Amino acid sequence: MISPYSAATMGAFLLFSQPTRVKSFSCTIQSNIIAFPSSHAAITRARKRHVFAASTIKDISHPDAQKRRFHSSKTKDNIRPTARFVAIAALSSGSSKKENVDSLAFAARRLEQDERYQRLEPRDRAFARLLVATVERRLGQIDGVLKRCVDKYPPKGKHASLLQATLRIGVAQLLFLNTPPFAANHDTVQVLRINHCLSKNSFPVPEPMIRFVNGVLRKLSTPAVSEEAVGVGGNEDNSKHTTLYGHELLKQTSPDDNIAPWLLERWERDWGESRARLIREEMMPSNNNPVSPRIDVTTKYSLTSLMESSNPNTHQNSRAMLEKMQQDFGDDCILLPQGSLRIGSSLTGDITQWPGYHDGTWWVQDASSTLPALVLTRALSNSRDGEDLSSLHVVDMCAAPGGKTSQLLSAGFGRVTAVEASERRSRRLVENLSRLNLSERCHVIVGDGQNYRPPERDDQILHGILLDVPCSATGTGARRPDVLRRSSDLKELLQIQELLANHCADNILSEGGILVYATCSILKVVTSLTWVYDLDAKEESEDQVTKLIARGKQNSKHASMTTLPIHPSEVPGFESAIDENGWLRILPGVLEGDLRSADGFFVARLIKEDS
Ligand SMILES: C[S@@+](CC[C@H](N)C(=O)[O-])C[C@H]1O[C@@H](n2cnc3c(N)ncnc32)[C@H](O)[C@@H]1O
Repeated sequence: MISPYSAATMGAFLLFSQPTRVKSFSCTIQSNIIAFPSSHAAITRARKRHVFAASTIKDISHPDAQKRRFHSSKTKDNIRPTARFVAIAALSSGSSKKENVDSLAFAARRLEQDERYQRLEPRDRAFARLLVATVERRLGQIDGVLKRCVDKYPPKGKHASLLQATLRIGVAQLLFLNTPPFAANHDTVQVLRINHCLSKNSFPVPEPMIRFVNGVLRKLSTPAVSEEAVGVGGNEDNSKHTTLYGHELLKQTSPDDNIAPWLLERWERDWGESRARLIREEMMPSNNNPVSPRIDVTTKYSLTSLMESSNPNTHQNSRAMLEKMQQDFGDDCILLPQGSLRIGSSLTGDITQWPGYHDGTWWVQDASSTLPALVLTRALSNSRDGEDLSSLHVVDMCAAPGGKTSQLLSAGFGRVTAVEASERRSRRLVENLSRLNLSERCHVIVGDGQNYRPPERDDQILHGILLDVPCSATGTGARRPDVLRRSSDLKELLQIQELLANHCADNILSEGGILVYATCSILKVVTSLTWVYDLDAKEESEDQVTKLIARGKQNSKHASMTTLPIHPSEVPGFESAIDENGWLRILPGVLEGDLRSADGFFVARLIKEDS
């Protein structure tokens, strides 16, 4: 049954959208395609028509009636931002005509920084986050549906980014979040009416444009006639109309549409068809699977609980503390084999309200991301026969936001120098260390790692370097869908990676010291990994390490680096990810059990030989 409300609104919509009435404009259904209002004249014509349409539908509870009530009953001062408003603001404020897609990468950050978002109730904040995350994750499919429904999508002109964000948020609700169509349409379109009251320097959105967005969302939420719904002889059974027209369009898209084609090709080429499929499924779940809620945290006890300590009490205490935290986080919190805690679905919302946040006992860090600090600590601990690490100095190169620095400090290193190029990110690093009460033994240096040298007066040995280079981050796509849309040009990153690796090996690390090179990339070069001396680094991980080792063999002026293979007992749960070189190569979706969803990562551990 179609409700009286939808019958009335559909009636008004169809009335408004008769193709014969206005040709150049818009909001017309032309073989299921809705056109965007373009010229000023068209808008003026449509305004006139709007008066006609609005008066015709006056008595039938059309949202316009509600809009008029809204305008008469509310003054500018008592209009409050809604979850949908802040989500649309976050998605539209960064978009430029050229960089519509890339700008979405920062939408979640813009949302968190928006004080109108901060003022929302926790439930509304959670909904706003879900809306932004769904658009970010399903962008390719959402735009695919809109392109099939709207002529000349994306919209152009002064309000283009606002209209586009509104359409995307509407489609996300209708097709991925199962929001009832009334709320998805009406409450989303309402944002266009209040936008100028809540946003600085913005003008009212012309009514025809609002009606255009309304028309598109209404069209997508029209019940579709599915095959089963049409009985023998073509008789329709209305009670079986469960899918929307938008769902029919969604079926013409694929979860792969949210991933850049070059990446899909590369995964298949680098890892073969079956592993590429597992990666894709992990990165981009099926249509009816909302945004993955997986969050792993590392605690101050995670790493020490795995270390063979000479003091059995320390070991037991760490283990006991971990188990206590597991209880605090709820029954569905899992202790992962390498010591991370995976938060269950019972703990949601603002993480600053979770148990232990303000005590500084834990930080968010993916399980895979804990491994570089773990294998560095293991190697240095083993070389000292398990004695404590308080006399050792290590450098965390490329340190912010500080997950690995915090691990190294928790492990008990006497001195940790954290080097970070970005001022903004290093402020976050300092804040994080301070919340975790770990600042004391840490020296934070803001600057390019290529210029860092331990102070000359410092005659101490530098025992280890953790080099977590900036990279394509393609292994983190399950949590950061923006990386799945990035460009294939990695030239600059490759250069920085190589320069930093060479500088660490040649100029900073002491002989006998350990260098751990890590990336969260899942790109690899296909050529064989034999020692080819004139190899150019074409990729971020295996290839860079191969080259670093090769240059030392080729020229005695360069540091001579050798692999210190990672042993299965050092990385519980990740044993099968150790490759033939003794390096860790983690691919999302490929490991068994709970670690199946761990981020993609690469970790190689090298030792600097005496010259
Ligand atoms: C992969 S992130 C590091 C994540 C960090 N290790 C952690 O676990 O929290 C790479 C970092 O390197 C920084 N970076 C980029 N180029 C750099 C350079 N030349 N020197 C030092 N840091 C750099 C980036 O700003 C970014 O914060």
